[in-house]
Amino acid sequence: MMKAEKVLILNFGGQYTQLIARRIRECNVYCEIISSKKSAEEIKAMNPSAIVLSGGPASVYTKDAPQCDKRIFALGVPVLGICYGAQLMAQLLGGKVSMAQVREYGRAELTVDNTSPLFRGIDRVTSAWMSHTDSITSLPDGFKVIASTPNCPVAAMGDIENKLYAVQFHPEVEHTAKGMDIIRNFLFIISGLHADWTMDSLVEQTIKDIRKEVGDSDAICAISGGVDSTVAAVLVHRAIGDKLHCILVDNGLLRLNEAEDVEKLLKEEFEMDIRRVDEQETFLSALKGVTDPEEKRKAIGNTFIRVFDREAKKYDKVEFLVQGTLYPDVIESGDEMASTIKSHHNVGGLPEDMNFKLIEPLRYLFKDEVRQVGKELGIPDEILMRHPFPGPGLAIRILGEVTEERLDILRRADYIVTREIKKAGLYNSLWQAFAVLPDIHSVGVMGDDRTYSETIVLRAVTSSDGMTADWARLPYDVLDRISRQIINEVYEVNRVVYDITSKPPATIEWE
Ligand SMILES: Nc1ncnc2c1ncn2[C@@H]1O[C@H](COP(=O)(O)OP(=O)(O)OP(=O)(O)O)[C@@H](O)[C@H]1O
Ligand SMILES: O=c1[nH]c(=O)c2[nH+]cn([C@@H]3O[C@H](COP(=O)(O)O)[C@@H](O)[C@H]3O)c2[nH]1
Ligand SMILES: NC(=O)CC[C@H](N)C(=O)O
Ligand SMILES: [Mg+2]
Repeated sequence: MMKAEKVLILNFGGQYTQLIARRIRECNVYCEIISSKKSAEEIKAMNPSAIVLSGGPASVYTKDAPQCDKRIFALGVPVLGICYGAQLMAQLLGGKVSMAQVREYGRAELTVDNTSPLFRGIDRVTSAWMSHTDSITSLPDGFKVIASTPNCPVAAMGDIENKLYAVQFHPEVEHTAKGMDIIRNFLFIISGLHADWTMDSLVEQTIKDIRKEVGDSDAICAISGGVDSTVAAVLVHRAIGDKLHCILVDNGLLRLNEAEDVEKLLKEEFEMDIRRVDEQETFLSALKGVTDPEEKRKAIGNTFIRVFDREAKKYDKVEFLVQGTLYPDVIESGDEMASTIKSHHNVGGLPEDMNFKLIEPLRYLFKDEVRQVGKELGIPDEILMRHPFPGPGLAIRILGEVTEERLDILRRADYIVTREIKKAGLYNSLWQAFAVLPDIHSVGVMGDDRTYSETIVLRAVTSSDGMTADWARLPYDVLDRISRQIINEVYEVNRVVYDITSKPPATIEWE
C-alpha cells in the first residue's frame, strides 16, 4: 500500500518529539520521525506533504548545535518549526536567535493573530506551554510576527506565501490549550492534507513488515501478561503464527499469585505457544546485595536476556526477540540526543553482547494508542485495562536490598491496595495504584505495646501516557480503608503514608 500523504518530523532530540508524532496520528495523518541530518534530496525523495522541525536541548548559535539542510525550506513543502526547530528556521533563513532576557518555563499567556491561517478560529488570547532559554530576536525576510507572550515578542512567526511557520511554544503538549487546533490548522488549512489514515492501517502495515523481517526464522516473545507485551505478541502472532514462542518469566518479583493467574488467563484467551519459566532464584541471586536503582535495573535486564538466550536454544532457529517496548521506555532511557532519566530494563538495561535481533512493534506508540491497537486486534478489556507493571517489578518498589522477606511484605500490602481500589470502583480511572516499601522504620504503639516497624508508601496516579502524571485525589475513606487494612493484615507494618508528588518532578515509580 502506498501512503499518499506523509508528514516528516525532523528530530533534534526533544523530549516531546514523539508527542508531536502522536498528535499528528491523532489527526489521522501518517507521519515518520527521521534524523535531522538527512539532505534535502533525501527528504524530497521521501515525498513529504509537510515537514515539522522538533524541539531540542541545544542552542542554535553554539558550535555543535544540530542543523538541518537549509534547502528544505525551498522544496515548496510547508514547514512548521517548534521551539528549537523554530529557532533553527529563523537562524537558517537569516534571522537572529539569542539567549532571552527572561526564560520561560510552563504556562504563558499567548496573544495570537487569528487572521493568520495557523491560528484560524482560535481566540486572540489563549495559553501556551513554554520551555526555552533562547528566543528569536530578529525575523528573516518575508516573515511576520503572528503571536507573542509578555516575555517573548516572537512566540510565533510565519511566511504565508512560502507556507513556513514557527512557534516558540509547544503545541503538542496537553497544557497548550489550543495546541491540537494549531496542529490541525497546519495540517489541513496550510498543508491541505486529508484525514484518511487510521490505526488499522498501522496494524496492517506492521504485520506485513514483521512477516518480511522474520522470514524463515522463529521468534520468541517476552510476555508478561501486561498490556504491551500481550498486544505485541498477538500482533506478531498474526504475522508469523506458530513460529512465535511466548515465554513468561516468573522472576520472583511479581505480585501475589501473578505468574499462575497470568499464565492461566493467557492460555484461555489465546491459541499461542506460551510457556512459563520459573526463575525466582536466578533473579534474587542477581539482586543480592544490590541497592542502587540503576544497578538493579541493569542486573534485571541482563538476567532477563540470559534467560531468553537459554530458552531460545530450545527451538530450532530463533533469531528474534519480541518485546512490548513503548515509546516512554525508549525516551526515558535516553538516546543520542535526549537525556537519560532511568534505564528501563528492556531498553537501557540490555546487555551489549545480546544475540537477538529485536522486534518492537510498539516502540513508537504510547500506552493509550497500544490499547487502541489491542482493541483492533480483539484483545479483551480484562487485559487491555490492566495497570502498567514494570518489568523489574517489585524490585524497584523496594528501596534498598531486595530479599524474600521484604518481597513478601510488599506483596501482601500491594494486594490490599489493588483489592480496595477495585472495590471502590476506581481502578479504571487510575493510571496506576500500588504500594512501595521504603527503607524506613518508625515507632508506633499497637495493643499498648511499642512497635518499631516498616512503613508502606501508597502511590496512586492519573496520567494519559505515563510521561507526566498527577497524584490521584483518592477519597479519604478509601485512603482510610487501605491504611487500616494494611496495618491489620500486614503485621510487619505500623505506618502508611500517601505520596502526593506529581511527575515531574518525581517519577511514578520510586526507583
Ligand atoms: N515477567 C516477564 N516475563 C517476560 N517478559 C517480560 C516480563 N516482564 C516484562 N517483560 C518484557 O519487558 C517488556 C516491558 O515491560 P512492561 O512492563 O513495560 O510491559 P508489559 O508488561 O508488556 O505491559 P505493562 O506496561 O502493561 O505492564 C514487556 O513488554 C515484555 O516484553
Ligand atoms: O517495563 C518497564 N520497565 C521499566 O524498567 C520501568 N520503569 C518504569 N516503568 C513504568 O513506566 C511508567 C513511567 O514510570 P516512571 O515515571 O517511574 O519513569 C510507569 O507506568 C512505570 O510503572 C517501567 N516499565
Ligand atoms: N524546548 C526547546 O526546544 C528548547 C530550545 C532551546 N534549547 C532553548 O532553550 O531555547
Ligand atoms: Mg509490565
